Amino acid sequence: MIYTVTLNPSIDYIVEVDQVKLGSLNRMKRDLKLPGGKGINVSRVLNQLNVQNKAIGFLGGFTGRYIEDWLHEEGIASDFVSVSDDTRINIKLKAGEETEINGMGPVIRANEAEALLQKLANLQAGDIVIMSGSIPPSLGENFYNRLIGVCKQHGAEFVIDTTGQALQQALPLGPLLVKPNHHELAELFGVQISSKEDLITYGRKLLELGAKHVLVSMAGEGALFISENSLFRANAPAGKVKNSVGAGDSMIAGFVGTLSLTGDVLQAFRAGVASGSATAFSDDLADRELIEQLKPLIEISQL
Ligand SMILES: Nc1ncnc2c1ncn2[C@@H]1O[C@H](COP(=O)(O)OP(=O)(O)OP(=O)(O)O)[C@@H](O)[C@H]1O
Ligand SMILES: O=P(O)(O)OC[C@@]1(O)O[C@H](CO)[C@@H](O)[C@@H]1O
Repeated sequence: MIYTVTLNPSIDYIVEVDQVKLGSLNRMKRDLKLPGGKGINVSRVLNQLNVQNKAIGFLGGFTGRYIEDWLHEEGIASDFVSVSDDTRINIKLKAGEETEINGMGPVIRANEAEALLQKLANLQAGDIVIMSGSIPPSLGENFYNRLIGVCKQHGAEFVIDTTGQALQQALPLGPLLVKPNHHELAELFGVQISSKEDLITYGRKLLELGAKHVLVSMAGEGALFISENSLFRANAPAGKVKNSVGAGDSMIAGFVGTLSLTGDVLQAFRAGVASGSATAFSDDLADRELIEQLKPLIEISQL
């Protein structure tokens, strides 16, 4: 079974305006409310790929109910801990370019945090736990480590998609996959990355630090796949970009979902890139049909 963990879900409020005039009344051209948070996005794309999974994390208030109902309607199994504060609303402002304003998230109390750890009490060897996104400040930077501890205790694999200290601490614990984008990779090592060679060097460092597989995503430029004996590059197919929010989460879903079904890293890489691009070319997240259409357009070369 694959579990996704979203400690800080959101309603993504996508707002389109022609131009933002600060200090004036602006009227929206179009708006859209979607369930969000990185793990929830992974679950929704896994579901498109017919990969059974369960979404867990914290949800609260009217915003939490909106997300839970949406997942239920899509037939995605979920088992969130109910918290007393409202789940956040993240603003994705489209005015030519995309600007994001993400909330901090609700306060999570100690008993609510314990309840989430309990949700993983029945993990088994062979399960994969995908942990994605920011940690609400009240939980503390170490909370992913506690979840990873539970995974290891039960022999389950884990994938972690976060940044900074939380990612650094997780690497020596052996994640199945990490997927920084090129900016996050540079930030993680406190360096400037100016060439493909730099991306490979720092991507390989993630392996040395403990990751089993590394994807370095490069938006419209595609991605690199690095693991112990492999180094591959994939292009991203051409298309009209509608929304890049969740492209990285879709890539993780495509990769991990396909790896769990086939055990083949190259098929997984292709599905990951196709899923990321299919989301970039859609208003909402990728659907199965577009992912399948894009797969043959992806060229993978060995470096
Ligand atoms: N403009 C684009 N054109 C085609 N494919 C894209 C584009 N942007 C993203 N993708 C696809 O999605 C993958 C992941 O994108 P990206 O590198 O932007 O991840 P990310 O920064 O984690 O995304 P986000 O934080 O927006 O979810 C890319 O490797 C590519 O396959
Ligand atoms: O604030 P975080 O947890 O880092 O990121 C949250 C978020 O920006 O990530 C998803 C896209 O990847 C969105 O659905 C959501 O709004």
